[in-house]
Amino acid sequence: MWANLPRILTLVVRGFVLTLAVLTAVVVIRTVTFPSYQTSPPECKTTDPDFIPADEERLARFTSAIQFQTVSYERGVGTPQELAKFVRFIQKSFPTVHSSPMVRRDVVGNYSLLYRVEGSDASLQPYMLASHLDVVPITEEANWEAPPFSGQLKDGYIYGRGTIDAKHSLMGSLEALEFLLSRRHQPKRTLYLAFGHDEETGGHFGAKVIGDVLTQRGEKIAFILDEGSPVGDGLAPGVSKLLALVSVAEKGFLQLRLEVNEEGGHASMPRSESAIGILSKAISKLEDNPHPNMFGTGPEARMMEYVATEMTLPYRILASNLWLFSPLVAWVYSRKPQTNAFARTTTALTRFNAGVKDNVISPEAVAVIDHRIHPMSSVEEVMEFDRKVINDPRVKLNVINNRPPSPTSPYGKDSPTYMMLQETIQQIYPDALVTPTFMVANTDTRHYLNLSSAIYRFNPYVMTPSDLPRFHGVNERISVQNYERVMNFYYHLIVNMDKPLELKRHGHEDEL
Ligand SMILES: CCCCCCCC/C=C\CCCCCCCC(=O)N[C@@H](Cc1ccccc1)C(=O)O
Ligand SMILES: [Zn+2]
Ligand SMILES: [Zn+2]
Repeated sequence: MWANLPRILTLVVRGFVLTLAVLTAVVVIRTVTFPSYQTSPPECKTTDPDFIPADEERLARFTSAIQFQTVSYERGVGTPQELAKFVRFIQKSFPTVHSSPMVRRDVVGNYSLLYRVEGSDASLQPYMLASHLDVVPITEEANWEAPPFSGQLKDGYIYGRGTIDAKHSLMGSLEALEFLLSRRHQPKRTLYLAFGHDEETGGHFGAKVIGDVLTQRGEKIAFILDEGSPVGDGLAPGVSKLLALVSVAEKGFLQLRLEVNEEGGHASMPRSESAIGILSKAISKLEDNPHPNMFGTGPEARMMEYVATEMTLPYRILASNLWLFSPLVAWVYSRKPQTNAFARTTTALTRFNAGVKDNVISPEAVAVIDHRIHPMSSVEEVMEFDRKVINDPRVKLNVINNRPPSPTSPYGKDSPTYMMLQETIQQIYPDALVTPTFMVANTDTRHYLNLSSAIYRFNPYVMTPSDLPRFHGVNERISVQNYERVMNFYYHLIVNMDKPLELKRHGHEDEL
């Protein structure tokens, strides 16, 4: 046996070296032969006479839109007077849209707006552009560089609540339609514009009712586009070009109220555990035990494939060889909040309430957890995981609200609507890569799921990592350049939707 040891060791080392050589060869071959999913941009249209400039008049309209304080606070608690004023403002600001015989406008659920622009070809399925009238509240007014409801123009940016979420797309799509109709253009394909008034609190009285109205009309929609992921500048690791993130799905959510009820009493005679202490332990267990990293099991893996050939070198190798490096990429993604959100079901502690007086032991402690569920997981799986982690029957888990992850809309060369969207994005951003992805937050589209199987969520403006906290945060703003891109994106989209949408498969073409 001992005599054979050198021989055995040599064989083991040889086997190891051979395996390494084969793996390296496969990795290199896959890296250099990995297919590109990017298409060259259509002819650039920056000199197009149809270009919509962000001139003084349009910027003034946008500024005014920001000044309406259409805040949604809680489910069913909003700002009805501001909404009513904003609706009147919209009517006054887009006279051609509101007087055109081609346009029917319905006010739905008191404040939400549903426009139908009649196309000349009734055989074509309509499509829908969606946004919302409401905004989230302000928390730290003092720290804003310009007042949050001023719409002030400062150093090339328009400041205020709603500038990126989502009055830009509401006003931008109406500007595009006004521009188009004032040129006496009738679209071929019927177009809906749908603007809910309570998206920020779940859309139960706005988008939900719009969805019901369209369902009652028996409407089937070829394609829906709502607010969503942006054109990222430096958002994705290893991607130096602009990356247009088209969300073809969205995470689910589960909002849980955690409650502990224990005996309270005088602070001079505390028991060993209190309601506050028990709940704190449960919460810290949840924060210390994140849900499993699922990177590579859902649509996020396709996102890597779409950009693999365009990535900087170490990332290009990783993304072309997810079969081997998926765990490493999963770890890289888990390191930053904005990428971690793509890797797993997230856990956010959003409320924590207990106690009424300094010398009273509170008999009750309550917390709210907001989970966003990875597309490959489920509401039930998340509940089960939390129960196991908390492992304490004194902590009651009550569901406030939940939604499973959405279905995935078609994408890639087999999907004419996705390709049309990609082409439109490239008209505005000729140098950008375009990739399917999923939304880490939620949109009104959850109320439109039965209207269409092609639902996309995309914001046609550029965002850098430092812009992300502006969402629902302080100093929300949009650059004038980005607002101009938004208007022109919708304009090109409406024009492009009049071209035939052909499904080129199996040697025949179907018109949608
Ligand atoms: C690897 C690439 C990294 C890219 C990072 C991209 C980061 C994503 C950027 C922006 C996402 C912004 C989302 C904008 C839409 C937000 C809409 C919204 O806030 N919706 C509410 C809806 C809701 C849900 C549940 C209850 C009430 C309301 C939300 O999701 O909270
Ligand atoms: Zn929004
Ligand atoms: Zn929002």
